[in-house]
Amino acid sequence: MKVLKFGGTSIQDGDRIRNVLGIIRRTMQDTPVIVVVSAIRKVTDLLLEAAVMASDGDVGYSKKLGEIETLHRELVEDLIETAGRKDVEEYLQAELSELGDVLHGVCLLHELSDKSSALIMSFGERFSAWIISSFLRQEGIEASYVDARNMIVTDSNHCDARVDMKASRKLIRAWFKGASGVPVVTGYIGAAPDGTATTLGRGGSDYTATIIGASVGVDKIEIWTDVDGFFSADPKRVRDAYALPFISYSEAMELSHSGAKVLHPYSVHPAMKAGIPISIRNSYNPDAEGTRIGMPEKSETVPERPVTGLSSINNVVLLNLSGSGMVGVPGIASRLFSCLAGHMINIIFISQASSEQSISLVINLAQAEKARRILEEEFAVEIAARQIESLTLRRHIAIIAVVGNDMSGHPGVSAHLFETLGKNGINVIAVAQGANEMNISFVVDSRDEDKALNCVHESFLLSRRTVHVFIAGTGTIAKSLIGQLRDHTYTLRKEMELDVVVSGMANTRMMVVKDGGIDLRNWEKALKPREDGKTIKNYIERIKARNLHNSIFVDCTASSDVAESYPDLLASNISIVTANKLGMAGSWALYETIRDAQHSSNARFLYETNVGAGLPIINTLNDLRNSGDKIIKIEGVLSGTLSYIFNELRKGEKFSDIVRQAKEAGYTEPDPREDLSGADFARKFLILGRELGYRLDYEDIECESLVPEHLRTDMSVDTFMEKLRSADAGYDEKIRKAAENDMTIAYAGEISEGKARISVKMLPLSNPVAGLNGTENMVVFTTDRYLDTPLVVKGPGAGGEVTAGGVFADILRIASYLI
Ligand SMILES: NC(=O)c1ccc[n+]([C@@H]2O[C@H](COP(=O)([O-])OP(=O)(O)OC[C@H]3O[C@@H](n4cnc5c(N)ncnc54)[C@H](O)[C@@H]3O)[C@@H](O)[C@H]2O)c1
Ligand SMILES: N[C@@H](CCO)C(=O)O
Ligand code: NA
Repeated sequence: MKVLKFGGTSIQDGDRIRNVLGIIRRTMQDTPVIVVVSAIRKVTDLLLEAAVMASDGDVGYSKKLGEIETLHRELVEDLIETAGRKDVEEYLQAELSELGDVLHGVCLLHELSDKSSALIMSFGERFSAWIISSFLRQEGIEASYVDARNMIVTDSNHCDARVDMKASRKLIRAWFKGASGVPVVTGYIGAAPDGTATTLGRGGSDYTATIIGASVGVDKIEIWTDVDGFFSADPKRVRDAYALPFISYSEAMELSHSGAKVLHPYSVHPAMKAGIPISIRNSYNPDAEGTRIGMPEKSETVPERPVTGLSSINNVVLLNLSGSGMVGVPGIASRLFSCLAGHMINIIFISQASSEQSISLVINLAQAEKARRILEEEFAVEIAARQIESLTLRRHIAIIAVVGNDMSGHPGVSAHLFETLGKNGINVIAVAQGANEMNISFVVDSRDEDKALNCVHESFLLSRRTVHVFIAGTGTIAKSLIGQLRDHTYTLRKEMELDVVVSGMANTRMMVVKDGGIDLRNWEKALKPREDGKTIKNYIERIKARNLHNSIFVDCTASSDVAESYPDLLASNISIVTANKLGMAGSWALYETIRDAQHSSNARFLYETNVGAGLPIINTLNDLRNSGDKIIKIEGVLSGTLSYIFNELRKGEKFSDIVRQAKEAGYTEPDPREDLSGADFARKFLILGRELGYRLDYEDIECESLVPEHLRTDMSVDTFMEKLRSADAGYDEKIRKAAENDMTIAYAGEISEGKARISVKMLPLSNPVAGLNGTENMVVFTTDRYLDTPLVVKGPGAGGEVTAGGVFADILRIASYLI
């Protein structure tokens, strides 16, 4: 035998009820069924609204009553054939008029007791069970209407009644003993010892189903709803949450208590005690397996994940009672809890550290002010004597519960959990874990609720790990990066189980921010003109407001404004990858601010492409230093553009043509004068020098400019490029003269003892620098360990693809730190 419980959405109209008929018929082919129904969708809300209006003396309640009537009449017209309709309508009429009388009474008295409220609410299930049982009979099923008030005995807490299982079991067994056919039972309601109607709390029909199932001893209880089952997390908050095929009774209890609304929290207990499995099924998708709740079967392979699912509760407040006078004083906790219990205030979460200086509780928001008032009265003496220093309420919080049977005895779960939260900059306000070790609950600011759920969901392998990338700049480097990300999506997923989602892009004119990720095949179309002042600030504000987990800001601009915003980003725990040198080579003040922000943030900051583009120069330098080597000297060529220029000059090309080619190929800075003046090279030396620990400013780097004297006035890039021809003859001459002596010219520099110099050098053709090609950079590290034969890093040092590759590698480095 099975109990089938249908929720309000599964019976919301005639078609849905016909669908339910199909489910019942199919089940009956194998086994007898007991049906439990909720009220039709919306009816419970309408009843509540009508009751509240009536109690305010607002006669408008009759309009609500009218709506309730229409809803049910339409259902009867749709489902019940003319011949049988009269009976059903008469019943409905009688019930509606009783309901009208009760509401009228409430309206006259301006008073809504819990007793009348429960009575009013009971009509919803009474209507639906009557209509559905009539419909089933019409369709040839021997169905009967069963009013649960005759079998579920509760206490007299009318609106959230406790069930007397023993008494109920007796009545249920007696009733079902002689019964045949399909009973259609009203969910949600019961009766107090004096016979008055009570309700089992919101969603209580699930509870009805398991109470009846357990009392009768059925084989299975099926809860039919409008979702595919118990999800690993709320799918509205966690995109990749999925329906769990199986969870244990205790996991179901932990999850439903901490906010998962699939199942009424109390309903697991009767089924668990009786050892009856519960299935959560979707009446809109009956082919889906749903979630089975029970004891694991032998054949079932339990996944090797310690965490099964997550849930969260908001609309709650954190109440904190603290004071040094509480230490070692027995009875404070007892009075605190008794006082709240005496006023029917339910405690959702408790935490007290062993110092006993404070006790933290979470209660429902609706009861917060009342709790404060009664506790201030209760502890008035202690407060006056300063033994209790404060009683505070903190709003806008959420409790997150991390649940799993296999967490117990599995070291490292909480370490991993809190590490994940920490790296994402999520502040944990309070923590509670019971000794059964299957639920770790913690309190966060409600702003971090979704972020916490998502990063924890991913970090416990419940879904693929994601990093959210926000790109600034859409020029050469950004374009190559987007192409590389697009081409490697599949490999990253397959080999690293990682999704790099580009969630935002902005340049000076356009912007887009999109949670689910921008389609990288069509990103140009996704960009929308900016009407927001076009500053990077607005883009960053939007990124901060999104508060997505694992966020990385990728700077592909050459803008100092963007570089100046790094401290703000880091303070918001957003990691940064930058190709832009204006941060690390900015003023000493900016450099220090960035470093400080980096140290106090849990986010990461990487800038490998600042020096030598994709070549591993900064990482090499740091590896040498961190492993205890002493760097004596760094020499070499660190401008891709200037390397390219001299390499091409040697081949006999014209200076201005070469500069133009370098610009078109994406080697130069947005303004090529940055390269020709040596500024870009100098910045790289400045960065290396600072990396070595020297307190250097830009002015400390001696550097020779290749911008001809007469072109150093203010002019546009285009004009400059045009006028550059005038320098061609001079360079032809220099190269020719050098060649006569088996020499060549190149632009190179060195750093040693905190001094950095860059200049045009006359070098023998045998010098390795003279042998460079294209945009090749070369860095020569002379160190204690690499003294006789220095360590050389050499390769292309400019261009979209190599630079983007370096940026990409930094993104992946941060991803593997974050997750
Ligand atoms: N080209 C290379 O080989 C190379 C190598 C290493 C590092 N870099 C660095 O990469 C950065 C980008 O170089 P690029 O060649 O792609 O330049 P680019 O001129 O092609 O692109 C720069 C982009 O930044 C945008 N931008 C500028 N200021 C902005 C602001 N305030 N807010 C938002 N967007 C802004 C522009 O609109 C443009 O889309 C530079 O800092 C450069 O030094 C380049
Ligand atoms: N414009 C730079 C790009 C690499 O930082 C260069 O030519 O070296
Ligand atoms: Na590099």
